[in-house]
Amino acid sequence: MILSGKEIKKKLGKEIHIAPFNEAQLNPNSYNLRLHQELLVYENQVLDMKEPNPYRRIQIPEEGLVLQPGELYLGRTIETTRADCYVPMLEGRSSVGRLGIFIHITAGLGHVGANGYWTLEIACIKPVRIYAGVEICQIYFSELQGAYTAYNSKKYHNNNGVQPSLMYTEFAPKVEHS
Ligand SMILES: Nc1ccn([C@H]2C[C@H](O)[C@@H](COP(=O)(O)OP(=O)(O)OP(=O)(O)O)O2)c(=O)n1
Repeated sequence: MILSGKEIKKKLGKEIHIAPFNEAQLNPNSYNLRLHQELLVYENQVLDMKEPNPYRRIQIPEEGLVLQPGELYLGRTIETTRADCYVPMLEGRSSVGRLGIFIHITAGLGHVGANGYWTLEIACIKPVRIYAGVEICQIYFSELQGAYTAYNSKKYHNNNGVQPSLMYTEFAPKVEHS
């Protein structure tokens, strides 16, 4: 069962935390989240899952930034969210999708109890100018059946900015052979 906008509002400050919260961003069954100005772009053409990939941070200027197809831009929401007892999920907005913009490539699911900014895996079909502060995506909350374990990952939980993939931490450290 997906929570209605009215239910999301009722649970604020209790089981659901959205900061900052603005009632104008509430939808019938979701809440719109805004795009922060900072983006992270990988430096290498070929990425490696097993290694930290070098990246640079860029800011979306006042006049906006033209995204290019074929590039991956990691961004984040302005808002932090946390949901205890509910499964948070991220989805695009129709108006954004109609401009050919993806706000995630594959990761739309959050863990119950996860706290922090959402990472946006931004890509586009056509060159498109984007602006910081726009309502770029929406979060919705689903009921969870059954007992669950506390989420306690060292990767993205309680993040305080845009993070690159930390996939490489899942690989065993390299053994040096002499
Ligand atoms: N677009 C997204 C999707 C998820 N998350 C956050 C909330 C999730 O609770 C957390 C972990 O998501 P996944 O389980 O999909 O990612 P991993 O499996 O890589 O991480 P972990 O090993 O911590 O579960 O990352 C995020 O910030 N932005």
